[in-house]
Amino acid sequence: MTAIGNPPPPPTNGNDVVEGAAEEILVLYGSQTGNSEAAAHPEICSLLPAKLSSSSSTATTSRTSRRVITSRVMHLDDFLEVEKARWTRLVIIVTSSYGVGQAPIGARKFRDVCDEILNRYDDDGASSDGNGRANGGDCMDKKKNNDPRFLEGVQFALLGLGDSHYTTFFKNPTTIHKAMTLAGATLVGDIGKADASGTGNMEQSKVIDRWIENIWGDLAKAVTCTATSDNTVITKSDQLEKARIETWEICLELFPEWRQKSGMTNYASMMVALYIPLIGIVVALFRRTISF
Ligand SMILES: Cc1cc2nc3c(=O)[nH]c(=O)nc-3n(C[C@H](O)[C@H](O)[C@H](O)COP(=O)(O)O)c2cc1C
Repeated sequence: MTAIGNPPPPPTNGNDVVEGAAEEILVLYGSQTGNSEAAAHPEICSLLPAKLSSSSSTATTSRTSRRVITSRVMHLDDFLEVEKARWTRLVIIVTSSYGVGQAPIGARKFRDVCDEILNRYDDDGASSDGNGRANGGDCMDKKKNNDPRFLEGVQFALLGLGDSHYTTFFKNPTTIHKAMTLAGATLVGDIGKADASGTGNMEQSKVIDRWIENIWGDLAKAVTCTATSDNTVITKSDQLEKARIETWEICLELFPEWRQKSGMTNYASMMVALYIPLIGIVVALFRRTISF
């Protein structure tokens, strides 16, 4: 079984991006009725590689440097599952609110983590607890285990959807924003606020389209500001790994069943590590026997 603080190793994907190698940026979403999903994919995800990849030459060295960006879309909850997620230094989050300011499908666990961050570190007191989870108390003593700024090095852009007819208008994106920045992540660009009750120029689909149109400049800056001229990304694989591990620790406290899952994963990889060489030896012996 995996101990707290010892999550399974990340899927390999350079956070230390090597020159000329493609860098992946994740588009993460939660959506109840499909609006956020449609914005995340195909809209943002399909435009992203063309908008953020670049090629430029320097006159002095006549050297061409290329930045190759790829994109992948997934639920916010899948991002938390270490076996599935590759942590990238920049993520784009698209999510609505549902129920009474709660998270929609695919974002509920992520919201639980955000609520927990607010429970632990927000001086204004306990979080909104949009998903009905018990607040405060029991986790306070775990506060010291985590660096409160454990998401430093993570950058995120946020497009939120909601409906101003609800008293809990925009509560889920607001909570996500508050928790992530509190934990040290950096917001890129402005938060999109797409209101289903918006009219005229503020109609939800128009606000979404405008946000998408306007965010590329900020995303490009976020991508370039941590890259050197030869496209070696300065961020900080150890920073991202720390963010991943500390988030994983919170997940294990909130979702104890995940311990089992990671235990299974470790068990499975142990079996593979054991059996593959064994099979190799048997095959080699078999071949030798035949050749005699
Ligand atoms: C049952 C229900 C509950 C909702 N609750 C909220 C809410 O608490 N706060 C809010 O801002 N919007 C709320 N909305 C509005 C949705 O967030 C909005 O319709 C959004 O466009 C849905 O996006 P999605 O399809 O990606 O989930 C609610 C909508 C429904 C149908």
